[in-house]
Amino acid sequence: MADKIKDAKIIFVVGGPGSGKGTQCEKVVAKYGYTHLSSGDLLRAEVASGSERGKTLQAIMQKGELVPLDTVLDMIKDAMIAKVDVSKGFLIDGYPREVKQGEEFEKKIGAPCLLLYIDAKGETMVKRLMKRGETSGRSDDNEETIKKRLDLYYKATEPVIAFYSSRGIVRKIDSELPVDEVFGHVAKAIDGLK
Ligand SMILES: Nc1nc2c(ncn2[C@@H]2O[C@H](COP(=O)(O)OP(=O)(O)OP(=O)(O)O)[C@@H](O)[C@H]2O)c(=O)[nH]1
Ligand SMILES: O=c1ccn([C@@H]2O[C@H](COP(=O)(O)OP(=O)(O)O)[C@@H](O)[C@H]2O)c(=O)[nH]1
Ligand SMILES: [Mg+2]
Repeated sequence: MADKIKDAKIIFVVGGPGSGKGTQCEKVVAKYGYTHLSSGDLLRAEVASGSERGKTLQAIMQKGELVPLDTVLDMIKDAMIAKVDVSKGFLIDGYPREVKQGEEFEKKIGAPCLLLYIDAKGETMVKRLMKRGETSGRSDDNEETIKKRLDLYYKATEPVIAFYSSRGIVRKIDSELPVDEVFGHVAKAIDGLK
């Protein structure tokens, strides 16, 4: 089983909060049939279950901080194992958040063949999240937590992009454009995989 995951096609989708990672991943699923695993969604599902662990997670996410690395990695790995037989590839959305997470992922699971870097301006991301917050019900879509998530993104997550750039697998996608145009660039990057 471990070998099977190692041979799976793995795409990391990295970008700031509200950059449009989830939006683009949905479109990739529709066109390519990949399995979409959003680390944030997995964590929110645990919170929604009402478990003790979920309560601890909720407190961390509410503050816009990062939950312990092993927690997220175990959740992603379990979700990948559950799908590996039927999946053409995996979109790992919102992960890695820091270089260390990427290194641990590679040790325990495997190496990505592509990193989609979904890039939008800070002010754009804040605007989108404030708008999303009107209906999302996400307790972290509020002004104070958005600011913390953005700060942490610049500090901890942007170095991830530099780390994988040196391997030549990063494709930067301008997500200031309309959704379908952004997707055109995403599709080009995926079509470029052999
Ligand atoms: N104008 C415009 N809006 C977008 C685009 N992509 C996403 N949005 C909007 O921005 C908001 C955030 O998009 P998501 O796809 O949820 O962003 P995300 O990167 O997954 O955000 P997190 O889950 O917070 O990490 C949504 O309400 C989208 O409707 C885009 O390319 N153009
Ligand atoms: O690998 C991860 C992914 C998410 N989170 C937590 O989950 C929240 C929401 O993550 P998501 O990717 O859904 O949204 P984003 O912060 O990118 O807007 C983050 O602020 C973190 O608290 C985390 O700690 N580790
Ligand atoms: Mg998302």
